[in-house]
Amino acid sequence: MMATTTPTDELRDGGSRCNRCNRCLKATTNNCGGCSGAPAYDKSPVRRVFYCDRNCQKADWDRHKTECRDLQSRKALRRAGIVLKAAMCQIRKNAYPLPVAAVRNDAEQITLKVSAGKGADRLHPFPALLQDDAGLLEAVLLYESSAEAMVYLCNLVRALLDGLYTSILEVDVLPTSCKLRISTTTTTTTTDTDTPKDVSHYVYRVALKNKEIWVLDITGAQHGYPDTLFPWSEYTQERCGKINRQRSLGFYRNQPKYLLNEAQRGAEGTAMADERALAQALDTEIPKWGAEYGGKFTSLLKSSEVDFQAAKDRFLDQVEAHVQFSLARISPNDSSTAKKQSQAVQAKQEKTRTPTQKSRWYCTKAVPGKGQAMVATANIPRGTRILSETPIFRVPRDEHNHYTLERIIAREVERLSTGRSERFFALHNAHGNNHSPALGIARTNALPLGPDAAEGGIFLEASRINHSCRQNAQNTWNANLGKITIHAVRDIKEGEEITISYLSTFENYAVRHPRLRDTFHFTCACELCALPVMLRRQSDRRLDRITRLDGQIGDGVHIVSTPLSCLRDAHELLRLLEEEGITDARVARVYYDALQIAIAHGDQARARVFAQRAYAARVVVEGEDSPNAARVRKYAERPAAHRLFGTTMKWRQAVTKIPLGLNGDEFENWLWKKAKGRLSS
Ligand SMILES: C[S@@+](CC[C@H](N)C(=O)[O-])C[C@H]1O[C@@H](n2cnc3c(N)ncnc32)[C@H](O)[C@@H]1O
Repeated sequence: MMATTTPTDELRDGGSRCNRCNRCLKATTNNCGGCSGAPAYDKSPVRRVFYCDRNCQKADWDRHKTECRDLQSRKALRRAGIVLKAAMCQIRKNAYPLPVAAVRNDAEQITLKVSAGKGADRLHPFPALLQDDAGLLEAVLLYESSAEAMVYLCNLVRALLDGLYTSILEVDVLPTSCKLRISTTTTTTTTDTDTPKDVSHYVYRVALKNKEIWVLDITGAQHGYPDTLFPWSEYTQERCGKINRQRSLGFYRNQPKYLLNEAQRGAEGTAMADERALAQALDTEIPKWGAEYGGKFTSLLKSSEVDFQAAKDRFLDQVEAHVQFSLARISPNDSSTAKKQSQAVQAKQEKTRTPTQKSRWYCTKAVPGKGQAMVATANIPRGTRILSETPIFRVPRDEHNHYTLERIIAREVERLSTGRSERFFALHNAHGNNHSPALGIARTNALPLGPDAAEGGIFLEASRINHSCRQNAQNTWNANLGKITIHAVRDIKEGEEITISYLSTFENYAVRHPRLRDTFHFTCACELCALPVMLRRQSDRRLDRITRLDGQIGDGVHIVSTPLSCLRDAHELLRLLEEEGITDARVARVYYDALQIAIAHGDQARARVFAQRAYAARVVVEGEDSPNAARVRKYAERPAAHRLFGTTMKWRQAVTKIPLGLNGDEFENWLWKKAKGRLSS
């Protein structure tokens, strides 16, 4: 039943002469892989470029390259459309806004039978219907989804097309030519509501750097147009009656209606809240997906057809898994949600109960031998922001004169409200009668406001977190928020104590134990300190090696003179951190070190991958809004912006050289310059 369009791309010019020597009549098997498959822009067929051999192809490059790059941009845009449509179908397959019970198919009129009432305001998995008709399934999945696509996809569009466009607008059009009609009817009524509505349809208007203007119509399959890419002039002449509005990219995601909370939105509220939560959940994954593909999405879009297909399939699997996982967390009590589709997701859901708005991830209670402690009230997944808090006041860290410090703290305490003052004086004082109570409490509880900050902060909540040498959470000062943030660095079980590390270095038992006793006045009996002697010695050896390697890769001279050995150190360091079960900001730091090694020697390809991994690791322990994450993200986008770029050009390599189509081990071998188990240059 589905109408199909005639592909306008890949039209041959009938000949297969060499683009360079033209007269050559040899069998021409080498076509230009870069531009083959690019769609036509102005209805004239795209000339396919062939060569007799590599020599001719090389010799012709100067002449062909401008045309080739333009065609490659078109091809990337077309592939982006394919990926976006498939991603939207994956989302809809798991999060359909209607509880569809059956589908009636009458030639070009499709009717969705929808169960009335129950669960109508929630997102639903699409039932196992239409499995034998992929085209129709796609059309139905995309039914009335064009506005939703603007909400879900805007940041993915931005990431996929990064570097290709000069502008992208979200355009609201009135479609005139539909080859297919879809309507709904409820299972309790007898008459179909089969009059198609004249509704707005949302598409992207993309201006490429080569000045061509295109339309990406991600959801046109619902009208019988499965292709997603059209020249703008053709689309506006042939497919739409009116252009209602043109907005900047992200407009519909950020429109006020969408930002209203559930109660303010009324009846539609629940589904929209789910939609918003899902869109946000997808957003957080985009950089991680980018990192997994070893580079920018645009290089994926320009890869060979085989690599593109493989990478696309992998990407769509990730999208689906993440949608299912996110939905299971967003609407855990809804029996019709996607969590039913996946046992694994369900298991994860059970482990990761999200606290209700009013409750928190933690409570404070007494723990034997440690005084008060912060304890998880739910299973907390790694990467969760457990707490963010503003200090009640700040104290200087480098003021050693007790009298001056006493005066500063007394002044701050005087300014506190009665309630805060009471809570401040209820905090632990590990200094007994050595100081005034206020100074003793301040010295016991101050947390650093940055790694080298001159000030510490006193917090009424975060100051209750005890120390562990194998901590499960990380404290970070977020200068953007003016708050301390506490993130889970591994999955924390309900009832488990939430801990941070009070030490800035990670020494062996013999060093850290007296330091904790002398500075913080307690004898640590954490899981690491309590290990049996043999295991503790093993851990100590690893920690010693970690400390040594950390010093080595931080040495600028070493980075410049022996980069390969530095890269080897970084790789070994990551392995040791993993073996030690260390999952905090040190992982992000090692990736950042690796980025510096690569970029100092002009290798932008590896630098980008390392920056993306450093970013992903930072986001887990500090959140996307952390200044550190933003800084690393900048280098992931443009590695050459790093101040060390080109200290030497020994490893010169463009960002486009990130290899595609390698399996996991092969990619790691490339990344760490490893050949057959050894590192090579
Ligand atoms: C910032 S306070 C932490 C909260 C404190 N437990 C309370 O009751 O308010 C630091 C003090 O907590 C105690 N503490 C922290 N971590 C500990 C641990 N691993 N073992 C024993 N006591 C610990 C020590 O007395 C330390 O001086």
